[in-house]
Amino acid sequence: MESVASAPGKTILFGEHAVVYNQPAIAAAVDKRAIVTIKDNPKGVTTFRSDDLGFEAELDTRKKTYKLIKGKPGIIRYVLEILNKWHDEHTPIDVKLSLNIPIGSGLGSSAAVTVATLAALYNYTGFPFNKRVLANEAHKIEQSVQGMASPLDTAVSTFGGLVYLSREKEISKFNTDIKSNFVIGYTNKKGNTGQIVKSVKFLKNKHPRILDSIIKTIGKATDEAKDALMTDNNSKLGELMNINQGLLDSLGINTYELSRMIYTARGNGAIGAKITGAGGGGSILALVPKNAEKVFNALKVEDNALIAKITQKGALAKVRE
Ligand SMILES: Nc1ncnc2c1ncn2[C@@H]1O[C@H](COP(=O)(O)OP(=O)(O)OP(=O)(O)O)[C@@H](O)[C@H]1O
Ligand SMILES: C[C@@](O)(CCO)CC(=O)[O-]
Ligand SMILES: [Mg+2]
Repeated sequence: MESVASAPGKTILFGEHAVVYNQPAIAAAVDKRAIVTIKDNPKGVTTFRSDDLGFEAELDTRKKTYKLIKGKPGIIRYVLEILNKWHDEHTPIDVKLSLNIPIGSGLGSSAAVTVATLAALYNYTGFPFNKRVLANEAHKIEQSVQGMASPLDTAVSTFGGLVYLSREKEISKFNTDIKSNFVIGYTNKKGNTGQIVKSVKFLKNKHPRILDSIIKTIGKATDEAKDALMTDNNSKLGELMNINQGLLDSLGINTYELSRMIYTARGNGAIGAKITGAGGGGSILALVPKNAEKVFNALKVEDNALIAKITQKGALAKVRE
């Protein structure tokens, strides 16, 4: 039997980092996906392989250890955590990952891999689930691997579309008719989300009163941004993105490369540009009312870029007998 599932990456429009401290956030699923295929392994070993990442390993799911055959470890921790918790170690399987989301660039590759792997495994084992169960469980897996994680990345990857996460951690989808394009710029210098989230916590412990108010202000900008999106108010949305960027910078997660991309985007017609995701490397998001190609091409001179389309397609799974 073969089970295939896929899930999209995401871009955070507003509220990254603040969301870890119960502030709201807005994120959108983008049309880049993780696709996971699970099938029986007749040779009696469980394997994880990704040709896109040049990765291959044999797994001992019970002991949560693996033997690396080729590639860089990292993302395998999410797969191991899932198999260790949800898979019967006596049924050897092959897990294959195909990924067209840039990894470690703030585009939610870890959440997409987690959601797609869980959905593929649930279908493979016949476990009954719905999207709420999938999003909750994927969040728990990210938390146990990373130490700290908000439910945002896994929720967007599961449900798709444009998502608002409230202070009470309720997820709701909403629509916008905003005509601008979103352009993402990303560096080759990758950040590690878990480590960056911890660095913000460290700074917050050192300067609690200052950081608490910055985090609350990010929450206010997020609420206003939701109104701007729902009323298709381009210029307000751009201004709020720039304000959010200033606040993110003060959390210590900005880098030279991210700043360079932000000013390149603004200098070529973006009306708003900010870090998206954890920062410390990774990516920026720019709001471009017209001529998105100009910003895209300017970013590509020194970094990587893509024009992001918001996708309504969240996690998809099917099982072939
Ligand atoms: N070439 C690679 N092969 C396998 N794993 C990798 C590779 N490059 C990075 N990783 C791992 O992939 C994971 C990426 O997760 P991380 O949450 O840091 O980034 P992301 O999900 O892409 O972005 P974000 O969470 O900020 O949206 C990390 O565990 C990292 O160690
Ligand atoms: C930095 C952060 O807010 C977003 C990472 O994409 C962490 C999280 O929400 O898990
Ligand atoms: Mg991640």
